Amino acid sequence: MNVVTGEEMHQIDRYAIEEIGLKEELLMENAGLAFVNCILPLLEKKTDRVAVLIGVGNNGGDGFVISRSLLEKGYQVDVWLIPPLEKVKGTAKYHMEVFAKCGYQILNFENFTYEHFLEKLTSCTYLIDALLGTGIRGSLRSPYKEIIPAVNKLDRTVISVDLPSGLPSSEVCEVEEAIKATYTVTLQCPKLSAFTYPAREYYGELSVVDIGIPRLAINEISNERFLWTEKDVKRTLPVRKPSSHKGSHGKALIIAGSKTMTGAPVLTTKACHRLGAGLVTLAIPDVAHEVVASQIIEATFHLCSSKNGEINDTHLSDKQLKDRYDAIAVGPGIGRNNTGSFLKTLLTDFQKPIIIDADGLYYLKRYISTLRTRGGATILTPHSGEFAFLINESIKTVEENRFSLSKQFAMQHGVYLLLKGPNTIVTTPTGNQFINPTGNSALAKGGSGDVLTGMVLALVMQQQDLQPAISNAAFLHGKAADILTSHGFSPLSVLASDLVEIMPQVLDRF
Ligand SMILES: NC(=O)C1=CN([C@@H]2O[C@H](COP(=O)(O)OP(=O)(O)OC[C@H]3O[C@@H](n4cnc5c(N)ncnc54)[C@H](O)[C@@H]3O)[C@@H](O)[C@H]2O)[C@H](O)CC1
Ligand SMILES: [K+]
Repeated sequence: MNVVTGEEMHQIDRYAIEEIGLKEELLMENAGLAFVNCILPLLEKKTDRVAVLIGVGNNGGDGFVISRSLLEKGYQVDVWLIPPLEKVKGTAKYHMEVFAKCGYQILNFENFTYEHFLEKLTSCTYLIDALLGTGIRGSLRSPYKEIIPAVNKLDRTVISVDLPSGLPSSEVCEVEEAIKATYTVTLQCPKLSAFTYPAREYYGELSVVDIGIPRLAINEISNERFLWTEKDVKRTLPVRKPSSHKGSHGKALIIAGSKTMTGAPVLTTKACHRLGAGLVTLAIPDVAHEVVASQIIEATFHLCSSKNGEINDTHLSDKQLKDRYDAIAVGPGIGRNNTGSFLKTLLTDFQKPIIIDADGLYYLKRYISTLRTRGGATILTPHSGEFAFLINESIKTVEENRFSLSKQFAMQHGVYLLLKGPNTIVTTPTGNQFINPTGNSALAKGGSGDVLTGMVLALVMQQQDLQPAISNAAFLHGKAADILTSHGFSPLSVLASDLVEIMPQVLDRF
């Protein structure tokens, strides 16, 4: 599913209308009817009053179709036109006239006192927000500037059309004022602001409805940002052949752990096994072996001599070691006290996929120039803090520009970048971005990243195409958290090891 900015959506609209020949009146009709179909299950009783708040543009035009459809179905609807009648133009005007010709009444905001308007809204159970859509520019102006905070104060169920009014549709850093929706029904393509914070919080529960814009129009304009959905996972997750053997599912090497970080290698290794890796070898410093090995029975071990309680830098430059594996994950719990020069050797000598996480990313900064010319694929899995360190920016800057910065970095260094966070983004070396919809605050805990690294490693070895492998790992990881929190686990108490334990049930759904 394509994710677009408002500007892209307008171009898509234009393509559908001018190149394909669909009428805007029809798209607006489709939009309004699809919206109503989507919200009908939410409206409990026909006696509950609904107010539709209609703005000056085409978002308001959708509001007229919605109002007509609800009235035809027998709902009690107050239809509020906020701008003066004569300001409504084009297709919105057409649908306003159709509405009026059906014999329905328009309440014009101009003709009421502000207090009377608010009083009438207070008598409604549901408010439908068709004030502003993708056409908003700059800060809110009157009367929207006053109406929007007042609507928020009413504390009603608010359902926004396309996006909460006042919210930009692109990558947003700050929100001045916008409708705080309970639900948002987005038309045709999710808008980018639905995956950035704090904008996401204004959307409430998000649904997407088809309004009949042809795929060609969407692909012609915007084919670089996608939501990775359950359907995509089902379509791309590897299926095990009955004739397969352990060698068919990849031989993994995990380089992880140190004397003081013995949990990370356990989590990464177990997660890798749970996602179907054929064989896993864990390279750890000898000082951590006893503790780690007592918790893992499925893996083999490669013991590295240690220095400062961590893997001895020089120990992993053995070429034979690297030739033996299909993919390597390096980083969870390795510490930062040595030079990390083994990473440089791996990057130059190993010609297959390498996943770099956690402290591996810390060392990577020293060797970042080697990425562009690497023989095999490189997959980096930073959270905002690690990414900020890699690109010499503040965490705030990263969090405000997640899409643009990760795209820039992935293309510049020719890597797959999995930027963790709410709505993890997977960016390919060519700059395509895939947004993960699963996961919740239960994942904001030490160890959950170590689990994800093991999952990425396992899937990367089992799928030719790396992007689906990486996105599937992120999806299943988030899904594990979602399943736990919807089955009695508080987000506070989910452990990283719970994610590993629940994985058989997660996979059972696919
Ligand atoms: N393909 C589709 O998705 C379709 C979407 N539709 C709906 O159309 C809107 C976009 O319509 P548009 O007319 O371009 O924009 P708005 O409705 O958001 O109104 C813009 C209008 O508002 C005024 N304005 C702009 N900025 C501000 C501001 N900061 N403060 C106050 N007022 C502002 C100005 O007058 C602008 O002209 C989309 O979201 C969908 O809901 C169609 O139904 C067709 C298919
Ligand atoms: K809206």
